[in-house]
Amino acid sequence: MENNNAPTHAAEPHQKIDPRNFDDILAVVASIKEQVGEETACAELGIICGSGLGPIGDAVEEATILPYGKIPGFPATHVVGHKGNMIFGKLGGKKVVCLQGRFHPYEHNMDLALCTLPVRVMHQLGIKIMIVSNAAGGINTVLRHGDLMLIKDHIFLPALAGFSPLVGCNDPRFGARFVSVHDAYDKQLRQLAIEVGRKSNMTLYEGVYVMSGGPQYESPAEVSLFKTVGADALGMSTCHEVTVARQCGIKVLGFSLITNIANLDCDASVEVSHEEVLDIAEQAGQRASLFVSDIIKELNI
Ligand SMILES: O=P(O)(O)O[C@H]1O[C@H](CO)[C@@H](O)[C@H]1O
Ligand SMILES: Nc1nc2[nH]cnc2c(=O)[nH]1
Repeated sequence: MENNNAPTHAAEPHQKIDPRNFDDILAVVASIKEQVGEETACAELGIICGSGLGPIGDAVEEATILPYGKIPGFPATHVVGHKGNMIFGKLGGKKVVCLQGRFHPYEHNMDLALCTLPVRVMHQLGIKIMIVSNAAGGINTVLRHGDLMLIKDHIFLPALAGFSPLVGCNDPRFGARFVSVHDAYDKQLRQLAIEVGRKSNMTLYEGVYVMSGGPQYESPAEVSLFKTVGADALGMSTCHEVTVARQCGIKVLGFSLITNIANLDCDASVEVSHEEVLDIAEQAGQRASLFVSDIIKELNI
């Protein structure tokens, strides 16, 4: 009987990879294993670092670093604050694979399947839980610069307009055709994060993250719209990764680092800049990284 889980060849670094093709994903995984070794490549937990949140990746112990340029099918990361490394090692005593740099749909012509290729690859490397982080603008007025918000739900705006990574033919080996995104941000993991936050006296908010397509920041009227529909923080990432993770059964914990306050007043001249985002992320990055390590220590995988 044919074994669909055993590709006969590993992909070459510059080989064309179709992110919608399951066998191509297995070839990418085979290439990674060939480069870092089978034992190193196996991980129980995946982490995606948001803008300026690379320190989470720097904290990985016994690290083996594979630059994205050596991974077949991985495009380059163009956004400042996203280094472009896949890091294998240990964090909080668990075997992790950490993506220091993510793919934003606005960088890749809204090719969401391409932008979620790393999630499918991490699934094949064995991860059961994924921690996603992002830099976000605060909409809820309780949020301040540098606050951490646990994501309890999301509004995946591009997907509501047809830009979902799951659009197109679905190979059942990826998971269900129609994916449930109820409880997408795992309730038990959120509870654990809240307990860890409490022990370390960290103020942790819980709220709804909205993903816009970007790359432009939002107008005050758009911020008002998002506020009206119940969003607490906004950004241009994460929801596509979480959707694909849920399709393949990975549990998700997500948090937003509030790097700026979204402006609702069209008469106020408040400019958001990526420099501000990176600046605040840098200031809070070490704290976020410690928090993630503390959560990981407590995980029961
Ligand atoms: O979501 P991350 O990757 O943290 O990046 C956020 O920061 C960038 C804008 O400053 C956008 O890419 C937005 O999504
Ligand atoms: N869309 C969006 N993304 C961000 N990333 C960090 N801050 C923001 C913001 O205000 N809006």
